[in-house]
Amino acid sequence: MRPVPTTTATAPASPYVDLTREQWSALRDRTPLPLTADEVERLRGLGDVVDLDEVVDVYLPLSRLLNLYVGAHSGLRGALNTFLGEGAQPGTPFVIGVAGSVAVGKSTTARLLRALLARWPEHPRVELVTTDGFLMPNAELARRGLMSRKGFPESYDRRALTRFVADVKAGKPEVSAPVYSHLIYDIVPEERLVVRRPDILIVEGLNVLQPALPGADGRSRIGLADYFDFSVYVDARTEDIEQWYLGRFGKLRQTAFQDPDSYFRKYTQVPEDEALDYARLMWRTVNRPNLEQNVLPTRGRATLVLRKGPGHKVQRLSLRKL
Ligand SMILES: Nc1ncnc2c1ncn2[C@@H]1O[C@H](COP(=O)(O)OP(=O)(O)O)[C@@H](O)[C@H]1O
Ligand SMILES: CC(C)(COP(=O)(O)O)[C@@H](O)C(=O)NCCC(=O)O
Repeated sequence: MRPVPTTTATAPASPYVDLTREQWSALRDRTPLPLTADEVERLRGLGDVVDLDEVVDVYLPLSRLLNLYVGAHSGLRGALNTFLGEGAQPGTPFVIGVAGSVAVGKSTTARLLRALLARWPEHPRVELVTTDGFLMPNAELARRGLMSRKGFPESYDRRALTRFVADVKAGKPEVSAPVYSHLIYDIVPEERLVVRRPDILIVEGLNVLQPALPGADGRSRIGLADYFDFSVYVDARTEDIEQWYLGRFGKLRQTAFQDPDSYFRKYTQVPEDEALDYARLMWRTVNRPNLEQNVLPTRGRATLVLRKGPGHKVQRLSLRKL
């Protein structure tokens, strides 16, 4: 006789609905704002190499989904105001986090979303902030022995980043953020990015889905992700991301690194192999460990996971439904 199991080993229901690219792109028929020829040109003008099929199949349905979420968010806000007896109040910005590894394509996704979301008449004012502005300046990183930990959670001023997003969310008329330059590989002194009551704020960075550190008293604190109304994790195989990282390094070596002010100019003066060896070292010792230890563990917190295959083509999507 077979033993009777004492516990039922059923897995908990997944909080996500999983869709193939085909299933997802079929939803674009419900997107009432098709792209005009002018807009296609403008998207190309962003300077990102994104296939138009990718925009139509993946990002148009996403912009429609977000448009619906923004509408629902403002309805909820109205309900809260009614409950609190506060009457009609100005809306608060809808905040979207975009997370994922170095070189997975976060910036491209975030820039595309900004352009597509701004086309909707309900929310034309879309601002984009990248978390690198909240990295500590190189001098401070060096003082703390963190120069080879750029991008790890401890290399950021996390309190300032959370305060920035909290202030925008609270509807402050003007909030500013420091600015990072990839050219000088450091924070730009005296420069600030000013955000003035946008309809939507996109916050893009490696660690945006990290939970908050507990306070000194051991109690949990409100973290950055607590201010997100929606979040996207851009996902891909680690081996593919490494190739994109090396490919981008190679391309930058031919372009931006040539600038006399570039921190990486020295890699234009050595043979390509030697430059790529350096990029491989950076990947192996900084960006991959950060992906494995800090970034990937936050994937399950995202509202939407975009899973890319070779060539940056999104193949599968997981959308949180519970
Ligand atoms: N959808 C896409 N299609 C084609 N190439 C892309 C796409 N997204 C990103 N890339 C390329 O991949 C590299 C990394 O993208 P980027 O947006 O800079 O990544 P991240 O901001 O995550 O570091 C860049 O060379 C970029 O041009
Ligand atoms: C600036 C970054 C930490 C990304 O920051 P993010 O905008 O995601 O906060 C990253 O692009 C970087 O420069 N990493 C250091 C290692 C390297 O040079 O690849």
